[in-house]
Amino acid sequence: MIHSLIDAENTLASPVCALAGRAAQRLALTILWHPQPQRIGDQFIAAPGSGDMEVNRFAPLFCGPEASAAPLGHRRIARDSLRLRRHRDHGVSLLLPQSRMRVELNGAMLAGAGTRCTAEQVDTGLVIGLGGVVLLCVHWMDRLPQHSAIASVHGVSSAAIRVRELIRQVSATDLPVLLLGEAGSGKELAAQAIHQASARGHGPMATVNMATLGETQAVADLFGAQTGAFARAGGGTLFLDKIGTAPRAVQAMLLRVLQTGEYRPPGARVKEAARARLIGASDHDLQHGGFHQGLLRRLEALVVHLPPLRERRCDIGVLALHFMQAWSARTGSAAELPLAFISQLCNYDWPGNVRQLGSVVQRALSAAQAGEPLAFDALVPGVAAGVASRPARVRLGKVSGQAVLDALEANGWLIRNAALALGVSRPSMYKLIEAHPAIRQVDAIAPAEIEAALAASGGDAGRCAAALKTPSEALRRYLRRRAAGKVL
Ligand SMILES: Nc1ncnc2c1ncn2[C@@H]1O[C@H](COP(=O)(O)OP(=O)(O)OP(=O)(O)O)[C@@H](O)[C@H]1O
Repeated sequence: MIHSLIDAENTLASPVCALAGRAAQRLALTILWHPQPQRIGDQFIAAPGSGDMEVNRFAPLFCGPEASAAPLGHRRIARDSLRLRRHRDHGVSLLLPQSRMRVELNGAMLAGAGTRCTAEQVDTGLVIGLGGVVLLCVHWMDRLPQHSAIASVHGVSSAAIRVRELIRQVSATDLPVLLLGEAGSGKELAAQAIHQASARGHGPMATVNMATLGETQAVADLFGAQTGAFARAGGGTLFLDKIGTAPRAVQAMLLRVLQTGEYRPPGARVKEAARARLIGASDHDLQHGGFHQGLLRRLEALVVHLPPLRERRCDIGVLALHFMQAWSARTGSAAELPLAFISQLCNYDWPGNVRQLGSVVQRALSAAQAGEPLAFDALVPGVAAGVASRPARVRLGKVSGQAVLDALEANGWLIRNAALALGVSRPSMYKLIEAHPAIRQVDAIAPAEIEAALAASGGDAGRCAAALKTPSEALRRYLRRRAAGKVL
């Protein structure tokens, strides 16, 4: 249970309860979506060395921030279990329950006995739909949930826990901070959280977007006597967004300010004390591309990385709920979105990160309120063009013949599940199969050989397909035709 896993004793001396190494990573289940919104974000984290994870209506117990523990509970979740089996190579098999409960993996329905996902697929977070009512994310946790005072930064992933912990640590110091992360990943939010949690939190925070400023304008905006950002920030915090795009001369001036603690406003004879704490943010690496390395060394005394949303898919549910609640509070209307749409949110790769998720959720709610149909492709520019949707499409040339065979073997020779495991579309999977010399088309196998293989497999079509090295779906169609007397 999670109660004992919460790292309440966290101190600066033991900065974060990080679990060491891949082998120590714990397999976790996070509730991405549930008919009871208060359950969204609840987690079950497997104990080290535990066996199969069994997911059914009554187990496991998922815990929330209040440490309340409850199973999924919904009557449309089967009583028999979906089993998650962790392999030595850190891949995970999904073994389907006997019941007819609908199980989806990354937005596509699973059939047959189940599927096996590679370690890389689990790294990106598996999205599992159960019974058309609940969405779960299967992912790794390399640190344990902690109570945190940094409430504005939402998220239940290891990455979110780490970011909150780093914010807490850096807010206790006065050193410059560098925030790194893709556009929309939460750098400005983190800067605000650092400011608020620091001893300067009651003072002002001034923000300057360096991307829009030429040299003269940047000097005036930063160092102007009354209205410059250093003057406005006073003893508070100065946040320099897109610092990597600051003109080179301005970068040198900023370094001097950090070295001397003072600056000279343009046209002034006396210098002013620079009392503000500096936080810089960049969406690209500052090691290359001509950024002033002296300034970089000063800034990177403390670095906080904001990971892209697609690398912490288990946060999508709590973030979507956060944006829905904000919309509801603003408009006074109830915020509701269908599960199929939420599933699309959870499976998308979000190149614009949390900001893009927020605006898509708001657009969807407005469309739903106006009675318009909810078309994900229309709401998310780029999806229609095939950008960044899951399952991640792999270039066919990159899939080896052995990988095709392995995927079919691991997935009971079901084309649908093997395609999912490989991250290719079904039409692409057909092409790969056609081109594979060792995979046989059922119509090209002699009926007597099929009969013999079927008898040897005890009538089990899946085992028969594996023995014949032919896709299971085609063999089943053949057997149905045979039963109807349509095969000579
Ligand atoms: N963890 C989070 N919890 C809640 N809201 C978040 C979180 N991360 C980002 N947001 C929200 O997403 C939006 C974008 O975040 P923010 O402006 O901080 O991103 P950014 O990295 O500074 O973007 P850019 O590089 O484009 O300036 C904001 O509305 C912010 O409040």
